[in-house]
Amino acid sequence: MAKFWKPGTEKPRLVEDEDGGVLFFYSTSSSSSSSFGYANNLQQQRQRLPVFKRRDAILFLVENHATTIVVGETGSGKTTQIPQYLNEGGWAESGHVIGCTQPRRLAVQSVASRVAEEMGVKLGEEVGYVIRFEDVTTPGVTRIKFLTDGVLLREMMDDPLLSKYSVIMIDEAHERSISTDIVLGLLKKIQRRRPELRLIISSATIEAKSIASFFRASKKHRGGATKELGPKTEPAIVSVEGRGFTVEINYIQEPVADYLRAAVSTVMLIHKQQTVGDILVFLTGQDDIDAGVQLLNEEAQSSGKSNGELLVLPLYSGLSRAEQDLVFSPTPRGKRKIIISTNIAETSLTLEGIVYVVDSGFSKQRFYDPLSDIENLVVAPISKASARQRAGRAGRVRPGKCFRLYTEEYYVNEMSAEGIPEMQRSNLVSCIIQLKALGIDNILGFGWPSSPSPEAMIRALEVLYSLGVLDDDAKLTSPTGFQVAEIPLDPMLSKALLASNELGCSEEMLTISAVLSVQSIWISVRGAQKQLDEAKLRFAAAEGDHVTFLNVYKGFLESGKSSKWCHKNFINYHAMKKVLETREQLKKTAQRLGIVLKSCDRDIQVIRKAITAGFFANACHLEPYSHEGKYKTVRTSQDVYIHPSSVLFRVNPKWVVYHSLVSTDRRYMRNVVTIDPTWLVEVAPHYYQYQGPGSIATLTR
Ligand SMILES: Nc1ncnc2c1ncn2[C@@H]1O[C@H](COP(=O)(O)OP(=O)(O)OP(=O)(O)O)[C@@H](O)[C@H]1O
Repeated sequence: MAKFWKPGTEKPRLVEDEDGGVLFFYSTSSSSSSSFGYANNLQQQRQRLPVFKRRDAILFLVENHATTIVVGETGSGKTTQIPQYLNEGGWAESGHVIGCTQPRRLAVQSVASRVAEEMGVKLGEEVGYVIRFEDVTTPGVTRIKFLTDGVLLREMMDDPLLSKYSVIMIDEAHERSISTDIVLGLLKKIQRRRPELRLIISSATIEAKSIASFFRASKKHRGGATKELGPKTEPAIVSVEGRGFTVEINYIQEPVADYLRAAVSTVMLIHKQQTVGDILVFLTGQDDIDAGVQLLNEEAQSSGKSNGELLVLPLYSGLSRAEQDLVFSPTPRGKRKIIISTNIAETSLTLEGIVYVVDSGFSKQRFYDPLSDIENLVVAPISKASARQRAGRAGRVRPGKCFRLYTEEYYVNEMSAEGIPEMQRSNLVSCIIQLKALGIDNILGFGWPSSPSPEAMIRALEVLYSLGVLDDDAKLTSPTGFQVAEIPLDPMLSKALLASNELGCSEEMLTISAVLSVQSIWISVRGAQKQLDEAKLRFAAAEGDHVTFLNVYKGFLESGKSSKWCHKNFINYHAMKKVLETREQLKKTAQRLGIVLKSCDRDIQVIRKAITAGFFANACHLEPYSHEGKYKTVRTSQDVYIHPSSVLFRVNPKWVVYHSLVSTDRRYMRNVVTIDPTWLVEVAPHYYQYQGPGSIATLTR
């Protein structure tokens, strides 16, 4: 019989695994430094949050300093309260707006709803939000606006000084997403021109000193705001002590080999042994979350008692809006909700019923190598900052418990304190195009919070130049460069979409773009690879994956968008609904740019040509006499292979272009389409040269 040990005691707790293995957990002292008890109504709740004690100090510092850095524990009330204090302090008078950014769309929506509820106003009026393609604000009425940092960047294109904002709060800055870093760099520039603009940078764990030194005005600019009139340029730092309710932290005693199985066993044990309360499980990506949902449902079914008691829900960005909303809806009576999530739920979210958090210790992270031009999404260990945020999802409306599937020794001695900024491990093509669109010409000299590598920058400039997005002076070309910057897709895909307009296949290219924007439309079920391969064959097109996607999309529409049809064909229903949403959004942008919606009636050749117009730099040819399907990239002569997930795996056509490369035991091309090599010279004469039958070379490299 499994036992749990009381918090604070030294003895390990035994947790039995269904397979007969055992997991040992023991708890350390809780992560709480104070807990604040229950409150009856919203206003009482607000006043009991730790940040309330600092209300006047924050308002004073914001009044007197250009930049204020707020450091505080998760759940102390930074996100929901500070914008309200600013509103109460008069910062939204005379038509000004208080802005608050979040790295993720889901957080923007949920925090905005909560603040509207606390203020007793209708969402979209005094309190509103904007995420990509969705504006829920009323101009002239909205005083507090939540938005993603990506949207703030886009707003800068129309209003470079962000003149309608009196204060901008950059929340969760410790996440160091690319957009957050660009926004920080640009806001620092804007402050020099608008000394009256106030910035608040808030985070649970940010190294306040390093961000303060970033915002400290350089000597050259110190005179920007006069002593008598302007705020102090020296950033202020304020610390909010205390957090919400107690969260007891439990560590596993021995490292686990399979975090997915360990997570499932832990959930089942919490369900058997712990009192009521929903469970939030952090895994890494769509594939292992889907596998986790399946395993849990199977476990629940086989253990008669819990059958029907568990409501298992996935949460990742590839889900449609309605499916994401399900996780926020109240848990039905007699049920326990289990939410299995990526780090989308790591920051800013309050999921009311959550009492238990299970943290796998991993997340999917981007790693880019500019030399091979490979950007991999790798399952990698999280940082302490992330671990604390994850634990902080419990203990928000009542005391909670966090079960970490790694040892305390590992947490203390090996886990890194902060993650590497996304800027330093990503392909920079999209980032640079955005800066260019904002008129930042000297990319290399831009004041970055952490500089990206020169190799990555040079590679990105090369790509944009070859796509015709930048001219010889590295300025955006007109109209192509400006149009590509407008389309919220990878620039190669945007270029393919523009080309499809000329080739008369924009409808098909919109579908392909939407499918490529979700992680995967196929369901990967452990142990069912053969069935998945057979299902793929039903849609497989000899021309490659992109054309296969069109077949799947057509089948999905013909089935009446049926979930049963998806299930039967190993297609991820959630992903297909997301494809529909994304396609609709892209269609609006395309129409705004004057792209005529036209179908080529499945003239596959023009579709492949349009893809080639965007992805010509990713052309490869099969090595003659290669028995193992070895290809060479035309640009760099690297050895690459078709990924086993591609419908062209083992088909090995002579010439292909790929969408992306991944590197595991070999370099694999994902999402591959066959081409005629003469198209390369046709669509990119500045890049390729015809050297006789079947021989094409790059001109510049
Ligand atoms: N939707 C909600 N439902 C119920 N309570 C909520 C909700 N949103 C916030 N709260 C309450 O307000 C508290 C503070 O939330 P807030 O998001 O402002 O904290 P924070 O300091 O920004 O934390 P984090 O950095 O973890 O997001 C929560 O711990 C919870 O008690």
